Amino acid sequence: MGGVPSISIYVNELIQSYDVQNLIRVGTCGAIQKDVKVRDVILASTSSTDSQMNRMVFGGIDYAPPTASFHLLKNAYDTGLEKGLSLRVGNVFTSDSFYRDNTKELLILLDQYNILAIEMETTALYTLAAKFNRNALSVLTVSDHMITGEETSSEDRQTTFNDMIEVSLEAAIK
Ligand SMILES: O=P(O)(O)O[C@H]1O[C@H](CO)[C@@H](O)[C@H]1O
Ligand SMILES: O=c1cc[nH]c(=O)[nH]1
Repeated sequence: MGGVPSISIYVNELIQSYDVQNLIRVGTCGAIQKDVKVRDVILASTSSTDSQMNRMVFGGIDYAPPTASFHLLKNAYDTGLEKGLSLRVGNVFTSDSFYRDNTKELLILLDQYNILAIEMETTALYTLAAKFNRNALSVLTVSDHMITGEETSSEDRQTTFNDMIEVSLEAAIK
């Protein structure tokens, strides 16, 4: 999608111009934990980050952790189970960098602290949803594995990524 600055514009405008109540991000992520597989669907219950956004907003306070709406999370979880998806719920890491020099060291740290996967937007979505008292959820399909190097093919992306879209739409209307 384009990272924290980009999603922050979308979320601010969806809320302030269109009064959107439920914001669900569907996107991809790179798995970190060994038992998270490509094509798994991750429901981000919470998000850690290296983005400066929350530091700018909260100064010295660690506003943590930005969290999903329980209602949307539960609906998405129930729907995903009904559809037989391989679902994971947990902490994701929202990074400001896709390419970085210290990837190896970062992955060891994130793995040790049970972070499931890396992506680039969830923290901003959850923090803004909290600010405006809206419901938010990130639903992420694992497109590649940061440790094993396994990747989804373009056919995979077209077919399996539909599952997370269906889960998200049903979670919003349940
Ligand atoms: O699948 P999308 O939504 O684009 O999200 C992921 O893919 C992008 C990186 O290629 C980042 O924005 C990351 O969060
Ligand atoms: O490895 C990945 C895959 C998707 N999105 C990311 O930010 N990283």
